[in-house]
Amino acid sequence: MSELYHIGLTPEQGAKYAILPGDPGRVEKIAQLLENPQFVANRREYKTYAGTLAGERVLVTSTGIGGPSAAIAVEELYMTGVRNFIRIGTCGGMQHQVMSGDVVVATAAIRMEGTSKEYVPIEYPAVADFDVTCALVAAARQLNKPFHTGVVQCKDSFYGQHNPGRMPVGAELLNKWDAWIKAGCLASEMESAALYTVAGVLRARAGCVLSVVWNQEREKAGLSNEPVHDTQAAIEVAVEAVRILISQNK
Ligand SMILES: O=P(O)(O)O[C@H]1O[C@H](CO)[C@@H](O)[C@H]1O
Ligand SMILES: O=c1cc[nH]c(=O)[nH]1
Repeated sequence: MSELYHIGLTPEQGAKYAILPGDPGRVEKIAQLLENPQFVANRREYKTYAGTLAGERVLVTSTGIGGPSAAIAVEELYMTGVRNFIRIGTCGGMQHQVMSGDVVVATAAIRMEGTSKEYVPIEYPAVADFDVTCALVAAARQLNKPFHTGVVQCKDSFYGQHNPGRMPVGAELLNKWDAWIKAGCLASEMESAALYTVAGVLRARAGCVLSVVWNQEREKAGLSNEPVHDTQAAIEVAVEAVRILISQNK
């Protein structure tokens, strides 16, 4: 059968579960936690391995950076039969208590990006699946990883987050950033809003676990802020959550 246009997979994958890192360099690390991991495809930003967990086939596919490529990954993986999506990504903390190296389970995402707006009007929220979120929380507790649950912010410009003053629309970016923080938003990243929106429209289930790299709000306040690039804790939470969902036969 012919391959799906972007991700390069044939449609008969037979996997209901997919773990989605943004970075293709994270795929092998995740696949190592599966039984019998095998390379499947590598096209554009989409690298895929497959393995099994508790007898169930699981795919690991990188989505690249941003909503457009994440949405394509979800659409094409859905065409192969995937119905459960867990993103494992990195993020920047926004509240002082969200420290480098912590894990964030994103219960919902602010849709300050473009992709989800081409699916549903902006009034509709981007919300994680309840069962997938419960599995992520149970996994983080079981593995004893420090974690936070709450809303994250999605945007399309990484440098608009880190250097808003340089942008012609900097005043608007700064005003909104301030509002997100006052409302309690935990962290900023780039794919969960598109993931939740596309999965919701397809009636599939999605959740997201993030590893905090740094926190620019702590930096601004003169608090400690050593970057942590190791994503292993969040990876383990994602894999354990899939195992939990499989054991629930969902
Ligand atoms: O580490 P990943 O999964 O790529 O996630 C985060 O890192 C990238 C930006 O550096 C964006 O994709 C953002 O969402
Ligand atoms: O600060 C950060 C870190 C990771 N990803 C983002 O989008 N922002």
